[in-house]
Amino acid sequence: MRPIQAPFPATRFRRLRRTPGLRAMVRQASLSPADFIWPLFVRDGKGERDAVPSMPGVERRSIDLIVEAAREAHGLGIPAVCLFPYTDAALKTEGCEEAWSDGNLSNTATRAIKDAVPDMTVMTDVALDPYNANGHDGIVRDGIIVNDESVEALVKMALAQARAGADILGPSDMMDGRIGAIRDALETGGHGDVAIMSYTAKYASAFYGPFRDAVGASGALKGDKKTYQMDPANSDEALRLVERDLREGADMVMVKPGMPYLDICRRVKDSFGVPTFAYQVSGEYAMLRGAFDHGWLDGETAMLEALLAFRRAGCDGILTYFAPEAARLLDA
Ligand SMILES: NCc1[nH]cc(CCC(=O)O)c1CC(=O)O
Repeated sequence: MRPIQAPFPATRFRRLRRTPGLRAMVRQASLSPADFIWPLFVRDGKGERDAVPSMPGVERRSIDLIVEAAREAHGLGIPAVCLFPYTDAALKTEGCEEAWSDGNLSNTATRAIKDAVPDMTVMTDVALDPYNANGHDGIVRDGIIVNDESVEALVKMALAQARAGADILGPSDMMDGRIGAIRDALETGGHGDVAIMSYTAKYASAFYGPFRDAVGASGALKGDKKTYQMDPANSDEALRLVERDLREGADMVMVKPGMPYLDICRRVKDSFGVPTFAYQVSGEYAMLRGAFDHGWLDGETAMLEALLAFRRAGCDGILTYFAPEAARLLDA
């Protein structure tokens, strides 16, 4: 579509920028707390919170405080939280068995939130890294991250999360075939209503560094994740992955990281028109927060501008550590 334009001075773009009212009338993208999913880090204990040094303002919380956070999010109009467990090193094994324990941190937190704040949508992470002695998202055999055996483990993990009451499962592991396998198991296991938001276009990114600190995976990780996460140079491959995941039964797709990959968000939305999300990841948070805290950027405006950009790029929602802060600003 090419709008028809009279030559200057008949056309003056500044006419519609002159007042807040005129600007509001022609504004295309919008941002609201309903667009946010708030990622939360869960730790053990009671009344415990500790800071994540590389993500100032972000904390790991024990389950009682996770419930408080979910209540706060609900009050702010944030529809969903996404849980990531900080697992005790003693529970990490090469077989990753803790991942499908009904009583693991993530599943216990899911039950606690659904009990206390039933309207809060709970999303969980399906990947083995928090439970893996090797720090990888899949099972490692002789130095290789083995695909099909990992998928079997991920299916067990997904079923345990569904039993705990998760509304949305987020497979973030990037193994091939996991969406179809999880979808089949959910259907046959009586969990046909559980949604899947696939981490579809997940890139092998340096921007996940602070997250790995937050979940205690940095020390454990041997090597990198380039044999399963995408090459940051690729774009067409993202579209092939979206098509694959949709055919396997994903309800929503995600692009990750966010801000350096807005071109991918736009291509995905334009090509498929499905619910499309972006993850503004830990490194993006750290980068922006660092600049805010130094006074190098105006935090309030830059935060909302960065989040609005996802909506302009076609995203239906954003996973963001800024969720409660941004929701408060939008409410003000
Ligand atoms: N399955 C791991 C997982 N799930 C979400 C993130 C990153 C989130 C962030 O950086 O905020 C990662 C890190 C990784 O792939 O190493």
